[in-house]
Amino acid sequence: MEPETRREPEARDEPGAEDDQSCTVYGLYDQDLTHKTILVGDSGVGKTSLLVQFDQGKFIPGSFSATVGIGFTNKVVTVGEVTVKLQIWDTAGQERFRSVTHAYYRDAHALLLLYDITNKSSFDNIRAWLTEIHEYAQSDAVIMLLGNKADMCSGRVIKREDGERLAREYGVIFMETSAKTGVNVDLAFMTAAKELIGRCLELPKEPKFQINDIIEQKPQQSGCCGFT
Ligand SMILES: Nc1nc2c(ncn2[C@@H]2O[C@H](COP(=O)(O)OP(=O)(O)OP(=O)(O)O)[C@@H](O)[C@H]2O)c(=O)[nH]1
Ligand SMILES: [Mg+2]
Repeated sequence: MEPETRREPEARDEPGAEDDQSCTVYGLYDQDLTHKTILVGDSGVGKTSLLVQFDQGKFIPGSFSATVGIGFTNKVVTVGEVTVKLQIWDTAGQERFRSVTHAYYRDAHALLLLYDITNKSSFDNIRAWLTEIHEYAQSDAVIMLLGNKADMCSGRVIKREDGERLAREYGVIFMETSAKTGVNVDLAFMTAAKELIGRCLELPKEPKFQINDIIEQKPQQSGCCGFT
């Protein structure tokens, strides 16, 4: 079989690009490069819903069906001129599956850690989740803290500032999301992808994605919670 030929990207010739042995710089331009992102957090915080919203642009209301074990979805995204295949692993939040999911942490380039803004214990458990992440994941993995269900204004028990403070303490990226309305869902995954690419290629990081860009595309159904 003929080997597949690909056009050499110009950015390969950027000074210093080939010096960075820690990144698969050449591979970043290959469609088949896979960045592994893993979703973690307590059961019921909305990991599966977030992934469905990102992948299919929809929210399936109704009774909660807990994930069993682990599953994955592939999604090709473009960040600037770079196309990357994200392999997104959706883990089960239930305690009994923890030993199974730990095995996947070490291969993850990015970890999206969710809590539910209406569920205090899911937020209180974030420190334990971060301890597990630091124990099992690679030290250079991108970590994002996401306060999900931001559409549930009346049920909110975790202030946005509390999430921001915790994220600052651990030096991780923070945002609030809603798998229901779609607010900041694309932004969360794209920020992780952009961070990964930026680390390897040192792409100009400005202009950053603006939270308001996404909010404008997918306006909230109710302007509440001070979630802007
Ligand atoms: N209002 C609202 N409900 C949500 C949101 N995200 C998830 N839900 C609901 O919360 C429940 C749990 O969502 P899942 O996505 O299944 O939670 P999970 O984190 O995957 O749970 P496990 O698979 O057990 O770990 C479901 O009933 C969802 O419909 C959200 O952003 N807003
Ligand atoms: Mg699930």
